[in-house]
Amino acid sequence: MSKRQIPVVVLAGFLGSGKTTLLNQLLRHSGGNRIGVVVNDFGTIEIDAMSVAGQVGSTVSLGNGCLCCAVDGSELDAYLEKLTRPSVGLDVIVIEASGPAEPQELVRMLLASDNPNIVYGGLVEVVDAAEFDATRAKHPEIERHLALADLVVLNKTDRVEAQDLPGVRASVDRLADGAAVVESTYGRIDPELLFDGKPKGERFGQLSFDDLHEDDTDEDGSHGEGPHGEHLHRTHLHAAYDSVSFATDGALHPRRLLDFLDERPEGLYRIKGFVDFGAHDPGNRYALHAVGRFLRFYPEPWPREAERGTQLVLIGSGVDGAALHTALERCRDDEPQDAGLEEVMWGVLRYVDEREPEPEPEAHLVADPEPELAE
Ligand SMILES: Nc1nc2c(ncn2[C@@H]2O[C@H](COP(=O)(O)OP(=O)(O)OP(=O)(O)O)[C@@H](O)[C@H]2O)c(=O)[nH]1
Repeated sequence: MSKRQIPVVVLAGFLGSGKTTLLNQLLRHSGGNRIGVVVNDFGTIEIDAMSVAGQVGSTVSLGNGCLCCAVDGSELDAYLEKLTRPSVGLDVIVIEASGPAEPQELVRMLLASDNPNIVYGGLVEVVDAAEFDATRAKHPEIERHLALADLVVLNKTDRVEAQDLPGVRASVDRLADGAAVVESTYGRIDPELLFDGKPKGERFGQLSFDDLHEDDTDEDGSHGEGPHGEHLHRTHLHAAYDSVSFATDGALHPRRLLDFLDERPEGLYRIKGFVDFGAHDPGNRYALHAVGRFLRFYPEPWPREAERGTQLVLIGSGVDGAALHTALERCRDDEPQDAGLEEVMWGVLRYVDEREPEPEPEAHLVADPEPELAE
């Protein structure tokens, strides 16, 4: 499942809010990830497409105006089909929506897509902090966009007087309705909010414990220089988010975990990892992928070499790590009383994607010398 599913992030925001700046920033700090970009060319944005193309191998440029108006679901699917071919080797795809585009259309298309290789990676709404009141007066639909967003990037905070920023932040927080809000200048957010850093050592599925360990090290102010120059972004961007890791060699109780997830706190943006439901499903582990309001479990047979247990990483902004830890501790299920009761798993199964994963293609079938991605 999840190893081959590529998160698709929708990047939205009104004209000039800083989407392209943020995208370029992500590309510069990709941590070895290959990022595919679907750029929605609109007027001057031809330049954006070129600057993006200069840094990444796989750019699909849609040179026909508003993406969600001009591209229907099947066309978007066709682009995503190309971008998700194993021969392209992408780790994450970002769709930059043009200013006037309605982001919910794009999100709807992604969620409805039957491409088994993608998973919804969240709606990121970039907001120009300096222009927020003016934009809201002129385009009240920004309120709807904020209510839908999974992550709000309150950008251009350098252009707001220090005493005015808390007021803008409070309005955005209120409209974001529980979504994580991070402040930035020039789109400098930690890429870890959107996608995993490339593992540098031992892996547990999607997780790298080296990465987790590095985060812990950063907490006490020391920074190691990694092979991809993470030193820079960790030093400057670390404060933008909190990450909490939870690991136990025991199982979690399905209902307790579901209650925790249903009530997950505001600002908790991503959850990733694997859950062991013990006697409730001894044969499978459950990969968990949550981004913003989106939540999925992906059961898969325990790999033979994998140790039983639960490993989760939670990433958010302004979250209380200790409280999250305590809440997850309470989900432990060391002596199950209700093992074998089918209905205990029903809550979890509601979030299982029913799509059949495609069989791993044979190597010789996917060799595609000319993926025809660039224009
Ligand atoms: N002062 C300041 N300027 C910024 C910041 N972020 C971006 N800008 C500038 O704002 C302008 C617009 O940024 P873009 O990244 O092109 O914005 P966009 O949302 O992609 O704009 P469209 O493509 O027109 O929708 C550029 O001149 C950026 O350099 C910031 O945090 N502070």
